[in-house]
Amino acid sequence: MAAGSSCPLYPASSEMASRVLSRPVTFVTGNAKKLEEVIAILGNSIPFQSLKLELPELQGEPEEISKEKARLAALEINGPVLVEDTCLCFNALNGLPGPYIKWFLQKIGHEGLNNLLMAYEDKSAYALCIFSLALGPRVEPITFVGKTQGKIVPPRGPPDFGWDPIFQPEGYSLTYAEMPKDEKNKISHRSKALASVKAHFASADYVFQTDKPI
Ligand SMILES: O=P(O)(O)OP(=O)(O)OP(=O)(O)OC[C@H]1O[C@@H](n2cnc3c(O)ncnc32)[C@H](O)[C@@H]1O
Ligand SMILES: [Mg+2]
Repeated sequence: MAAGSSCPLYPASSEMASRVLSRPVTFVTGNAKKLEEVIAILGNSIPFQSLKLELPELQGEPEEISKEKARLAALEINGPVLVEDTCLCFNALNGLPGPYIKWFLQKIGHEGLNNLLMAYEDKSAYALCIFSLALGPRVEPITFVGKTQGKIVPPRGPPDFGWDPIFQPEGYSLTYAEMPKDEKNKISHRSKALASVKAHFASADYVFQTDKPI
């Protein structure tokens, strides 16, 4: 197959069990903080590179939003991609803001998000991370989900990353923002989803042609 053409290359025969990918998986995100965490959690368990790109996002159910991001990214890259979409879901609001948390956070901030729950006793929430892996532009993405239960609290800790200051995971007295990074990365929605991504790569036996950068 010519350089730059689409992947994956499927096994040529039954003896050849590995699936050869035209290059390492590209993790596509416009969010530098997500990338930092993905790098810290994955280490060198999976050969991957990253690309900073803001992808348009569908409205709808979280899994479909994530899959559609992967389809668009795979078209853009013309190769194997990994993307993720993160939701913050309030139980009192039947899961909203969910995938729309980015816009809620931008418009009303941490205080506004707390105020949304003012009328409710139930402050419980969960953080949801859905990774989608598309092996190429014409391959249906596979999803990997991670969920961490917690509650919404008035902001505490450095406001470095999104809604970290207002999310206190279950069983902890610190918010995500107050925790040391490696502590968050042990229990986070993102690390749980990435554990499934790693398990998939461990069992899928992919072979990467590492000599073709984006
Ligand atoms: O390019 P992509 O990967 O889509 O990056 P994004 O910043 O647009 O991210 P999402 O569409 O997934 O929107 C999720 C929102 O939640 C924020 N966020 C994501 N993961 C988070 C985490 O672990 N802790 C706090 N905030 C987080 C993020 O900054 C966004 O405002
Ligand atoms: Mg986004």
